Amino acid sequence: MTTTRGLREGDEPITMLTAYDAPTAAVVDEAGIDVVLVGDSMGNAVLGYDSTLPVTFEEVASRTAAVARATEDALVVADMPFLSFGVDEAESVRNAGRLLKEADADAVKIESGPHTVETTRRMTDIGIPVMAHLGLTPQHVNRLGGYTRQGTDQDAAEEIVDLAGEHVEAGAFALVLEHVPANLAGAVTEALEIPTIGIGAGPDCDGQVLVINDAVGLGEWSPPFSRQFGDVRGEMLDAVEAYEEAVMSGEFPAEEHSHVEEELEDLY
Ligand SMILES: Nc1nc(=O)c2c([nH]1)NC[C@@H]1CN(c3ccc(C(=O)N[C@@H](CCC(=O)O)C(=O)O)cc3)CN21
Ligand SMILES: CC(C)C(=O)C(=O)O
Ligand SMILES: [Mg+2]
Repeated sequence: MTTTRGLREGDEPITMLTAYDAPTAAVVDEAGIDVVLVGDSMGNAVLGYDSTLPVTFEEVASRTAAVARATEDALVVADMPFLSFGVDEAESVRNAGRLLKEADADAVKIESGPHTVETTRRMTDIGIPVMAHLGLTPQHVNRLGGYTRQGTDQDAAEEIVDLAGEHVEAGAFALVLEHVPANLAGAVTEALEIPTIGIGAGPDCDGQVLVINDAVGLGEWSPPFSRQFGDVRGEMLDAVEAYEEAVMSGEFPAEEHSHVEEELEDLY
């Protein structure tokens, strides 16, 4: 089993993918992925919203429980959704704890900022492992004005380096770096004793993460930094069209899918 302590044991890169349901988590786990993230990207990826902001605590908890039931080896990380942390310290810690206690997560992830240092410390202190997240933090889209690359000037880059250090000091066990220059991600990775996991952050992080829909080619859109390693949408469309044609032609269900009960011969 992957543990938060053992995450940076070897020289091999850490692999992380999102999953939002049991069958997908089972595939991700079987493939040997180290960390399965129940991302608030479920807002876009499976719930049909155009941002992550509407995603609720209950949605993340329910999906995390489903993923945890289907995962044997990977570390299960629940992504704390907008307003489930950051409003009130005690509520934040309680919500994080509930994701471990009721949804069987192994750790939580929080979109980080100056306001999450103490929250990270409180959670870590009572035994909730925290994965920090810096760079592009999609819950801040209204403040940032879009899903743009972050840390692109000297001041912004230094702010990310400083915040990364503060979150390590507060006890974070890993750090996601999203949509930042590769050289900044490399420098942060070099400076920290905890693993960095990049998305749109170049090759010099300790690991990589993608949204499962983007990685397998399930969505109609994916961000510029992702790659489609398959065409699941195409496969699914082929299967659904084949089913539709088989029903329309009367070819399905066939004899082997049906049962005639001899006892019922006098039905009418
Ligand atoms: N399917 C999916 N994959 C993701 O990686 C993802 C989500 N959903 N939802 C939450 C966030 C949103 N993310 C995004 C969304 C858009 C861009 C993007 O298109 N960036 C462009 C244009 C930015 C702009 O001008 O607004 C870029 O060139 O940076 C990047 C990351 C990453 N996350
Ligand atoms: C892309 C990852 C890091 C994430 O936060 C999510 O999937 O919600
Ligand atoms: Mg997220």
